[in-house]
Amino acid sequence: MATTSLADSDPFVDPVNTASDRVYTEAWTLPVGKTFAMRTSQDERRAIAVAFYLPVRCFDAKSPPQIEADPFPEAKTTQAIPFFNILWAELSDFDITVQYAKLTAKNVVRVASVNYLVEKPQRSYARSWVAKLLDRAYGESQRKKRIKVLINPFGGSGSAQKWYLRDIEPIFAAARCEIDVERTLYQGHAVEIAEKLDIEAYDVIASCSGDGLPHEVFNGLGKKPDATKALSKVAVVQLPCGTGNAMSWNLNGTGSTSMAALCVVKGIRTPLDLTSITQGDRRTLSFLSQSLGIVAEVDLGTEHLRWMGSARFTYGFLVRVLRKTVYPCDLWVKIDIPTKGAIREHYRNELTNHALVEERRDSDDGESPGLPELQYGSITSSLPSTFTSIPSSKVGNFYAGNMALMAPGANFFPATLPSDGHLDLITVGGDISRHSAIQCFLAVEKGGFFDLPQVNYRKISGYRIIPREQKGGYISIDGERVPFEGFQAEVHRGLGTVLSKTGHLYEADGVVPKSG
Ligand SMILES: Nc1ncnc2c1ncn2[C@@H]1O[C@H](COP(=O)(O)OP(=O)(O)OP(=O)(O)O)[C@@H](O)[C@H]1O
Repeated sequence: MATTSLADSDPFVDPVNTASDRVYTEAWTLPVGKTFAMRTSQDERRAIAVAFYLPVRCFDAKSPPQIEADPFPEAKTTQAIPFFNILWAELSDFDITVQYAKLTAKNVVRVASVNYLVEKPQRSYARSWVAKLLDRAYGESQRKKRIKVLINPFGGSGSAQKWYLRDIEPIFAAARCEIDVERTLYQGHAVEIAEKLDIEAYDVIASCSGDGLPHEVFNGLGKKPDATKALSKVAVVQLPCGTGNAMSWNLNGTGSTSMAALCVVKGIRTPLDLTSITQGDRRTLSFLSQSLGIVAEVDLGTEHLRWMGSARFTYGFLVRVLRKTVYPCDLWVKIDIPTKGAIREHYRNELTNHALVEERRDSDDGESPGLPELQYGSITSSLPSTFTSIPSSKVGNFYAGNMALMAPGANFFPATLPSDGHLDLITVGGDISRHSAIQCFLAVEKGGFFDLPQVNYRKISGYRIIPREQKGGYISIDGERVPFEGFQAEVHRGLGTVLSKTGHLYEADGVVPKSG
């Protein structure tokens, strides 16, 4: 963690505006070489690092500005590097080197560097210039993260290892991260690795995989005797090497491996709600979603149609809609926010909630060092009195989400927030007209799904669901198939930890504009 005034102050206030910085920034140009200078923007915008630029004046007019919004338009030879992209800077005996992630193609960044001689009289000033640059480049994000990297050798159709070496490792290395790489050897291996992990030795567990490995990592940390501490200490992140990569899309806004690596380097620790699922005598943690009905069936029940690519989802959906399939069940829910209007208001309030990390978690009483006790009991306990019965004899889709995007472009849960202590629950009747069902399907990608009258949307913190009148079927927890039998869910506010760009929001369109 940076030890400067920046780390101590409100991260959303530009440190340039603080009194102690003002003197410094007036002299915020570092002469390098004979005829040019490096200087930072005094553009006083909000402190999330993406907004700032380190312009490097250079002789080479052939080197074009890297971004369109050049904050120094008057200087045609200026090369502007976003602060967010600065990986490291250091002063050696004679020169100063700045390494950064350079955009080399749409959605691809590669490590590049600029290097200049520093004259002897400038050295002491250059030293503080480098320190200041790193403060601005990292903000409240931890530097030199210690990362346990897990690679699913089958991820990305067998390309995960290659993508790691080409796209990810050089960025971590340039950012001076400590890296320890391990390949997963069998299903469930990531659970074991996380369970045995020395949590004092790592800050992050990064999975080069789809969403399956992060699910295993949360559950491995959850098996530790000091699970609550482990889940709050070690951040779980994804380097997208699967097909859906929901975790990376929600937290980094990208499915690109190299850009996700940069986001991990610059990521801000963010508490994440986790949900305990009890089924039979098992308790597992879910970080992404639970579904029963058309989404689960289309996801898990069309494996034999993989040859169709993503068209299998459209095909599977249309077949079930045309048949007006219903999935009868008994459903009881702990409803926290019942209406779309109130949900919108809740979301609007959260946009400006910059509470500290530890204030975004349920308090840890220290008495149960393992997973938190279940306040609603398990699926085998008597039904909690705070649960309300919801008629569900004709449900077509039961879908509970903890993140907004379930895949790129599939913003099912636009009102989700990482640590508001709620799951978002969607229920849609299976007996609605075919036209209404297709309207739902199209609205997920085009936007407007949340507002459709046939979509019931609630914020909840627990539920019990028991399928009935069905011989078999599909239940999906974070995209993994579990037995087709009743289960109970309970949300734990901020139990897990991830890295995100903002520290409190997902990178998806919400239910009110984020600027408003
Ligand atoms: N070496 C291995 N052999 C077999 N299975 C493995 C191995 N390593 C990991 N797995 C399993 O692969 C599964 C899929 O993991 P991953 O996170 O890559 O994907 P996914 O979410 O299923 O992927 P996709 O997004 O492509 O559908 C997990 O259940 C994991 O346990």
